[in-house]
Amino acid sequence: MNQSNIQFYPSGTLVALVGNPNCGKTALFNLLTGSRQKVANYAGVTVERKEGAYLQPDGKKLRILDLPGTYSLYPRSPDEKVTCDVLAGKAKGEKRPDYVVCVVSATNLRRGLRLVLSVKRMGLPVVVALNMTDVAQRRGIKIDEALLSTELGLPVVSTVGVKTEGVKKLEHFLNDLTAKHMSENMAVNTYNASDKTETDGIGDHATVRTILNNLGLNETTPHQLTEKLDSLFLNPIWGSLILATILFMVFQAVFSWAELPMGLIETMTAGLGEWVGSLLPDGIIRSFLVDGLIAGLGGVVVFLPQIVILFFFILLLEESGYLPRAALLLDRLMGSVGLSGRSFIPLLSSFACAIPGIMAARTIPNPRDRLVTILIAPLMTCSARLPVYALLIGAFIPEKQVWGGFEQQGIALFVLYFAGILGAFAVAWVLKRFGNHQHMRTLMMELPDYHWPNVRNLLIGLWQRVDIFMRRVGGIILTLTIVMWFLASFPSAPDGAVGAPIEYSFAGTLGRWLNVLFAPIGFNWQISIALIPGLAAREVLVSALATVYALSSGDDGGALMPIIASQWSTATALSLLAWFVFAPQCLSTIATIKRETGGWKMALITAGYLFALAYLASFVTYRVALSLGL
Ligand SMILES: Nc1nc2c(ncn2[C@@H]2O[C@H](COP(=O)(O)OP(=O)(O)OP(=O)(O)O)[C@@H](O)[C@H]2O)c(=O)[nH]1
Ligand SMILES: [Mg+2]
Repeated sequence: MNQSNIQFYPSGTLVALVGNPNCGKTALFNLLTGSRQKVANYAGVTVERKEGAYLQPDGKKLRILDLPGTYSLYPRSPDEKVTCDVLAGKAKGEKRPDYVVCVVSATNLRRGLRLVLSVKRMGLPVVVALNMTDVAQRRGIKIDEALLSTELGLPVVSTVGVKTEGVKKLEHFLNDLTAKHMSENMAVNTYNASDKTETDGIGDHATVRTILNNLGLNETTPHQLTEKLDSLFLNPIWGSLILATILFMVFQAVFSWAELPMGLIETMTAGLGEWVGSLLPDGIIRSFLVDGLIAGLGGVVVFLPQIVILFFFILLLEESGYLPRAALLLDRLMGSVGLSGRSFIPLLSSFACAIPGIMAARTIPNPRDRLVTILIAPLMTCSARLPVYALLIGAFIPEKQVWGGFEQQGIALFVLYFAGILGAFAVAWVLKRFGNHQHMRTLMMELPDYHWPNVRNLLIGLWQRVDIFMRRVGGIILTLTIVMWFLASFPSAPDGAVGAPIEYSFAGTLGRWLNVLFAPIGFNWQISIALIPGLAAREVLVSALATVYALSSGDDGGALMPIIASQWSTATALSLLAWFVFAPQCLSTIATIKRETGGWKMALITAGYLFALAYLASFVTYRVALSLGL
């Protein structure tokens, strides 16, 4: 029997934003819909479709889709395919757009117009949003909108994606999307993918040249500042030195700038613990609030300033347009281990969190490169590791300036980040040996013009990181802290017990069992038990340790750092650091790998090899540290 597929779509007029990478689609999308999607100055930021709503003055809603950027309608990577599928009406669960806003950068009309012509040929009603007109104006590029509109046979509106009033004209246009517009254009809406031919592209080339000629724009005007800066930043020697210096300074700042706000949060947490403790009589509720919630959550929140500082720098680098340059500089190095510069941005995104990093691997056209990038992305030091690293560094690496003013703790953090990168490169190198992949690919990557970071975008980006972090604190970390407190408090100690009550609890018993596995790498039972909830999210290790030690010591809201500094050996701390460089202590990452690779196989392989590496690294670190008498 023949079964036809019935698909249900959300109702309402659907408007899709389409354009080359980095032309400002998401910036416009955010302005139109009030969303806060990620905007950054490099190609391939958006990798999946995102929906928002635009409210017309009469109260009707338009569904707006933000899509990954694409250079043509012949997709070369999974992210471009998303856009092409939506335009062709082949996307799962989504109808074909009713309207397309084709976003074109006024600073690169030549490339943008080719895509406009292809989209127009699909028979979809198109309006051209001529974006970045502010930049074009500053560079003396004048575009006659009316003439461009006549030449293309399409409406053209100018926009500025970084100013609130920059979408006024586009809004007017969207407010005016009357039945007239729709019916007129829908008549030719009979696109079939097989209609496309490569020869259209060649014809478009000539058409675009004619249009540019008619507009008086046949000369390209390179951005002089960009050219000057690139001669420095892309220089193999100076460029590499600058890159290393930038990265090094970032880690220095993460420690030195964060000291004051961290101290404040610590004092506040301790004060809150004492205050709540003094209000309540000794007992279960007091223990839950003080040793469970305040100690556990406070232990994690204290690292917020460091996360904010790290992201401040990452966002600066993203917004300025420097990132693809770093990718280009490192292309050769990455090539030597079988990766291409294309993997750089997905890997760099993994410094925030492996999940967006793994998703950003969709921009990599070669399936093998994409898979290797996904497999090693969890080795990049995500921000969830920062609380663990900072706790252990703070407790075991003395604050001291070495080598003419460098802060020793900053260097330690740099080394840990570097260890992750080195691990990732080593794994990529081993995978290269396995594969039959020997040919070199040249890196084709768009280098955007440099621009000053937009303060609003920067603040939005920072706020989002704070929001994500606090949601984790209030969500998964809170839940697991409560579970941990429960496990560490019950059953209570029997009468006449000699040790601390926690030793008789579920956590104590379980910790001792697990310790059989972890003792060879120097972990005590407290660490062993904290690693279990820490599997869900890395920061939970810190809150879990804070709860376990708060319950053991009987102090009200005492800081965790001095406790572990006095109770653990340096060898144990170093071993735990090595564990966290490798261990996949994050269920969401494993789930994302499953989704992005289409099955459990790669997810389980990743988890397996990372745990094995973690155990090995910790074992070696612990033994070497012991032999050095640490
Ligand atoms: N000066 C100026 N900058 C803009 C304008 N529109 C966007 N930008 C900047 O251009 C960069 C790219 O913007 P995005 O919105 O991320 O571009 P996109 O088209 O969504 O890029 P992909 O998702 O990678 O395809 C960001 O740094 C924006 O701040 C504009 O009209 N003027
Ligand atoms: Mg985008």
